[in-house]
Amino acid sequence: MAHHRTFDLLSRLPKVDLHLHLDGSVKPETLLELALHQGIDLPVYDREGLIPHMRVGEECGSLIEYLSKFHFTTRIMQSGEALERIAYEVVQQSAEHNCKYVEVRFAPQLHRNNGLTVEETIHHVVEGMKRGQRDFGVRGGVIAICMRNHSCQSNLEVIEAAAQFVGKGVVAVDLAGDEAAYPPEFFREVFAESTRLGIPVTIHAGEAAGAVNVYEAVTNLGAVRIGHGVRLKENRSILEMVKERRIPLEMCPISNIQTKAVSSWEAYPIREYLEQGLLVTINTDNPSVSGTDITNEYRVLSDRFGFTAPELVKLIMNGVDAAFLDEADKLLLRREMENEISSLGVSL
Ligand SMILES: O=c1[nH]cnc2c1ncn2[C@@H]1O[C@H](CO)[C@@H](O)[C@H]1O
Ligand SMILES: [Zn+2]
Repeated sequence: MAHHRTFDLLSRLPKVDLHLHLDGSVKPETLLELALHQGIDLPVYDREGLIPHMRVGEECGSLIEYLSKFHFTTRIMQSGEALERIAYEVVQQSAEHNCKYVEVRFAPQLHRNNGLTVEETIHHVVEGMKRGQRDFGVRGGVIAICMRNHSCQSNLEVIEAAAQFVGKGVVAVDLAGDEAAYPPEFFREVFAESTRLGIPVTIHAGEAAGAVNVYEAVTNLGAVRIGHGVRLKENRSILEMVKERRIPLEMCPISNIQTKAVSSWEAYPIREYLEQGLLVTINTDNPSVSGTDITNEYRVLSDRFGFTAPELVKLIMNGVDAAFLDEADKLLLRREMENEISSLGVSL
């Protein structure tokens, strides 16, 4: 019955999720309703039948294959109403797993097929999250994503628009997409602009390519956090640099296995990263693509790596430390979480 107790504890522990893509977090029933409402054709018209179209399976062989799943959801995410609803439901789902804080990221340029401006897409996602915060008590922030397969011009538009929402819902900018084909150095000009404007930067790096991309992201793109960083272990001196600079890693275990960022769970470097003093955080990446949720991420880690309750709490509180929140808000969040953790009988 030990497993039962762990299960219960994991769902009840307060958590945060810092790396979650809006277009990878769509409930199948919502996709169905929005498609019907918008007159968009689907291959099937029942919730269960949609799941295989939205989710990767065991057989997923690469990040490229993983990324092929996103067209299916972005098709129905071309209106303000759809963006707002999905953002709201992400906050609701976070609340169901006792997440106290969630950072939701999306790429504005992927939601403009029906004429929305970059600013309008951001406005609607921010509104959905605000409404979610009011109804479910989960605080949050939005991260605007630049896409690796988009031009610098198009990505600069995202940075400029994001800047207008800093302090009003947007907390950072990111770079996502096919890392192997588009290395970070292609985007120096784009992130020089975010640095100039004072917007915090996180970059997907060391996922589908080597540790050198983490180096480039930190030293030349101004990244203060790294998405995944799984392949950091391939280079000792870059790993040391990330440790010294206290750059948090937004790790997403289930997704990292599916995209083949590592070959197997045995090769997943989370325990060694923790022991080496890296600021590892645990996140979902794409609940509806990966078939996961934040409780499941912690459950799989405890099962695979035998993490103890204090180790799980350490991973959770690393997430609080890494949050794009100002110090006062971070302190409030930390206190709230510590109180709740203590009341569950887990020592800090
Ligand atoms: O793990 C990932 N690595 C790189 N790119 C990703 C990952 N997950 C999602 N996206 C990309 O980010 C876009 C905006 O949310 C998605 O459409 C997908 O193309
Ligand atoms: Zn991601």
